[in-house]
Amino acid sequence: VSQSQRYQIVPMTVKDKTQRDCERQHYYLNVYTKESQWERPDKPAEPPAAATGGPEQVQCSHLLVKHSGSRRPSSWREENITRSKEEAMELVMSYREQIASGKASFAELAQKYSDCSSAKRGGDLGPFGHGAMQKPFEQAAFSLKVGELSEPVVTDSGVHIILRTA
Ligand SMILES: O=C(CCc1ccccc1)N[C@H](Cc1nc2ccccc2[nH]1)C(=O)O
Repeated sequence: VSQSQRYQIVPMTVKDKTQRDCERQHYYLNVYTKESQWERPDKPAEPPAAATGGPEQVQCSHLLVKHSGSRRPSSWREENITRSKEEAMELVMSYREQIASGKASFAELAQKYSDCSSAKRGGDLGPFGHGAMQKPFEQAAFSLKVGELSEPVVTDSGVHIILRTA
């Protein structure tokens, strides 16, 4: 297990009781935890979880259906949005089914039905990092694998489905 496996091999001399050098030994130092051990490690040292907290940025498209309780119950599609939150959820689930079954593409339905200005770009929001979007949206987006379609996600804006594209 060498440096490349994130252990430092530290040579040291073992002295006998008369302080004479009697043998050379080395121990293994985990470069992350700074723990040392005599035994040759059987697997590479892992970086701490914080360093592997997933990607810094993701890119997603979304389809948003607003309702009367949305933060801004208006959009390019509809001046004054009066549908109920339940109706919005029903619509989003039917769109999700059409996409998941291949009856329609995400971009096509987002372009037609999304109540967000990103509808013009098939729902594409571009790349974004942590802190850019409302928490429920961010949590869902960062939990998706590339190519994966979310379950309905509720934010103050309305009900979304999210497709992670990068
Ligand atoms: O906030 C925006 C613009 C979002 C956007 C970001 C980047 C590129 C294009 C659009 N539109 C809101 C609707 C809305 N609420 C959202 C919450 C999370 C993600 C996207 C959202 N879209 C609205 O129109 O009320």
